[in-house]
Amino acid sequence: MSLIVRNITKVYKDTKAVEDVSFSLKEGKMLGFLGRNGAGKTTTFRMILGLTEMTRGEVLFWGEKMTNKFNNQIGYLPEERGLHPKLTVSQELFYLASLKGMNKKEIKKEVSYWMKKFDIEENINKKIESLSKGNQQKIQLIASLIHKPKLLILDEPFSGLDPINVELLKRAVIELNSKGTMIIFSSHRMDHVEELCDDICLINKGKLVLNGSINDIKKDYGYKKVIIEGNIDFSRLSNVPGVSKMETNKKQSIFKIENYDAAELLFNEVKDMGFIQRFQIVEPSLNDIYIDQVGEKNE
Ligand SMILES: Nc1ncnc2c1ncn2[C@@H]1O[C@H](COP(=O)(O)OP(=O)(O)OP(=O)(O)O)[C@@H](O)[C@H]1O
Repeated sequence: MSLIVRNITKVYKDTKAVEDVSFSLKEGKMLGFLGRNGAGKTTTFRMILGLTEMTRGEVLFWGEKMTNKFNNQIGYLPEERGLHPKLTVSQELFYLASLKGMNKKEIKKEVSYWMKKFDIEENINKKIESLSKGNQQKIQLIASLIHKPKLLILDEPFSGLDPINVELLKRAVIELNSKGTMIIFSSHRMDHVEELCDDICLINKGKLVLNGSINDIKKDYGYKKVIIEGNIDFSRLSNVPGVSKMETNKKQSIFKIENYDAAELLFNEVKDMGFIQRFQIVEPSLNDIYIDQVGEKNE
């Protein structure tokens, strides 16, 4: 494993912000780090990066204890954006990239590559404060990845962006990942996580509640869903043993089933009810699992 996080814990005076969180990540993998507001995501990131001192635990980077000697191999897009408003884009990026050990020639090449890729070339000599929020976010993302880090941590990278820009940034993240960069990113958008990530960590009140590959988690989760479509009132189906109602909208009824026996019982009931357009067994979505694990009932 290229990144190993073992039992990291942060206790503030009267708050256990993060407790015994462990996970690992291989080169070229992308990990979604999920949890509600205040769950401990940012604190975990900051401990991995050495910006917040751990109460206990350890972080190994390619087998070595993580220290600031790996600074140039790590990129971080913090949730709190922090660019210098009075600098121009060019000045800001040259400054931040030089802190990551890059020389002027490399910086020039990479700045021009990423400014073009993010469709903001015309802003190169503008002051940061004059850019829109979305464009400032693009600049900060460039600053976090310009040195081709081996590990990139992105805290809510797509928040506040319009759908076109989300796609643009997603493509950049995918490109970097395919070239070997390990990426950890937090997002409240489960569809983004499902689309981009191999693995997830889900934390709740500082504790890890799920960790593993998204495919395995979904496959092995305690229930499946059945989607039924047809012009019939299906509400009585929730009386079938092993079946409970999840949601009904104009188009479809969705039921939770405990196992395939329940699906068979359900199907036998449905086929006598009239014409249906759809009867499909699907795995729970990441959003279903998230709500199940950290929703209200866990308060
Ligand atoms: N410097 C600090 N002093 C005391 N408590 C802190 C400090 N930093 C964070 N906390 C507490 O630790 C917990 C975890 O906070 P953290 O910022 O890591 O959550 P988060 O998952 O990143 O939340 P969000 O999604 O809202 O950004 C919270 O209860 C927070 O109030």
